Amino acid sequence: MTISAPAMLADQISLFLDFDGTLVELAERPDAVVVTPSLTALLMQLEARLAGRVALVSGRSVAQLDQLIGPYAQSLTVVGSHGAEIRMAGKDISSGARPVALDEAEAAFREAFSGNANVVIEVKTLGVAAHYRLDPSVEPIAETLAQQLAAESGLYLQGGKMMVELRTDGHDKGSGIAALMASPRFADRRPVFLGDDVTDEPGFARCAELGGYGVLVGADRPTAAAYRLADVAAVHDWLAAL
Ligand SMILES: O=P(O)(O)OC[C@H]1O[C@H](O[C@H]2O[C@H](CO)[C@@H](O)[C@H](O)[C@H]2O)[C@H](O)[C@@H](O)[C@@H]1O
Repeated sequence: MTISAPAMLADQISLFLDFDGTLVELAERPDAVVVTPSLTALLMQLEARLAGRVALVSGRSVAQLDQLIGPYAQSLTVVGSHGAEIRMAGKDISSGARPVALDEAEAAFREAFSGNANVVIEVKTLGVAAHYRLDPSVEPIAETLAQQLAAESGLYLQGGKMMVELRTDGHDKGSGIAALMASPRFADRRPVFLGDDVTDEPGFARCAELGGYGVLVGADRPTAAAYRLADVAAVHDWLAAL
């Protein structure tokens, strides 16, 4: 794999951007990430440069991204909840109601980790996650419990970085990107998706199928991405060069 993404003419691409670990540095807790004014300014410039063909594609819910990014987020195109939610031009599309099984999974996580303040339970619109970045020793317990809950409930077990998540099934970042590429705003360009996590792989694969490519952010690993950028700073530099 080539380290570094090719210099692309902005006119030729539709741009899809993962959030955590791609646009913002990872933090110890989900609510501790920082969206700097310079990142907001960069996103605004990109939207103008690409005539609106820019979207965030995140495992977070649209509501979480709104809270972290602030008022500017309302004008952004956002794919949230691993492809289950889409907001474009202020219009929200969500693929279904929150199943009761997510509340039961939340209760099971809380019971299992009630004595451990270093495990963060993150409740999302269409998912629930247990984060163990502050206490990696609980990873085997969290994995086993999540597998059990997924088997019992039919919820999808989503892997991630120092976390396990139960979420609704039937969608992923690839389906979210494909839905946007079918819209007049994004169609007829090469889709390019920048992401760092295993949750981004379906997005990389779908971009390749649609004539574009993925850009893996971080250390090399088996991936469907064709290119790689070293870290968040390299992503910002590449985006600024567009
Ligand atoms: O698809 P993304 O936008 O990359 O979101 C993936 C998950 O990101 C968040 O968790 C990760 O970032 C946290 C903050 O830096 C970090 O503490 C955690 O260890 C990471 O897994 C978010 O909290 C999840 O909901 C997203 O699914």
